[in-house]
Amino acid sequence: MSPFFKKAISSNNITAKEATDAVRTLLRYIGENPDREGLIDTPDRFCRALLELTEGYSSNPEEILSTTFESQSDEMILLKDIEFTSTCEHHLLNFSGKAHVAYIPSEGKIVGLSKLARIVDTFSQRLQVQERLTQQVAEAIAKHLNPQGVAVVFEGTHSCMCVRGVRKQSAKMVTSTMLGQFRDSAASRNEFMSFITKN
Ligand SMILES: Nc1nc2c(ncn2[C@@H]2O[C@H](COP(=O)(O)OP(=O)(O)OP(=O)(O)O)[C@@H](O)[C@H]2O)c(=O)[nH]1
Ligand SMILES: [Zn+2]
Repeated sequence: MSPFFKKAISSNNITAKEATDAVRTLLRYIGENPDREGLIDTPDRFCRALLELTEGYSSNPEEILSTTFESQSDEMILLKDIEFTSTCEHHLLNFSGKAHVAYIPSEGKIVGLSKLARIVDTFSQRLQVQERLTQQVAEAIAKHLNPQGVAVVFEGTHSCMCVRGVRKQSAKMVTSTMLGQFRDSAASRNEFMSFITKN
C-alpha cells in the first residue's frame, strides 16, 4: 500500500492498517488469498470507496440550506427525479433510485434548487434505511427553511433484495414523509403526487 493511501484512509482514529487488515480478514473469511496479485490493493480500494459512499457524515444540512432568497411565491416548489444512491445499513449493500422533494415556502424564503439535491445527497451518503432517509430529508428542510409544508418521496431498489436473499429484481420500495400543509391538506398532497407521477 502506498504511503499516500495509508494517510488518506485513516479516519475516526482508526488507522489505515487497522481498516485494511479488517478487509484482508474478510477476504480470508470467504476463502480468498488477500496477497494474490488481483487483490493486493483491494483492501485499500474498498476502504476508500466506503469512505466515499459515506461522506455525507461530514456534510452539514444547516450550512447547505443557509443561503436563502426572497420570493413572493407561496406555491409548491418541487424538484423531482433526483437520483440518489445510498448504502443499506443492514447488509452494507447499495440501494438507489429517485427522490422527489417539494416545499411550500413561508415568508417568501426560498433556497437554490440545487440545495434540495444536496440535502438528498447528504443523507443518502450515510448508512441508511430508506424510511429514515426520507424522514431526515423532510425534517432538515422543515427545520432550516420553516416552510408551510414539505413533501418527500423516495423510490428505491435495494440490492440486498435483488442480488441475494429473496432475489426480487423489480421490487421498488416507496417511502414518503409529508409535513405541515402536505400532511393536513389532501389537495396539496394530491397536487404533489400528480406532479411526481407525470412524465
Ligand atoms: N424497512 C426497511 N428494510 C430494509 C431496508 N433495506 C433493507 N431492508 C430489509 O432489512 C431486513 C433485514 O432482515 P434480517 O432478517 O435481519 O436479514 P436477512 O436474514 O439478511 O434477511 P433477508 O434479506 O430476508 O434474507 C430485510 O428484510 C431487508 O429487506 C430499508 O431501507 N428499510
Ligand atoms: Zn440490505
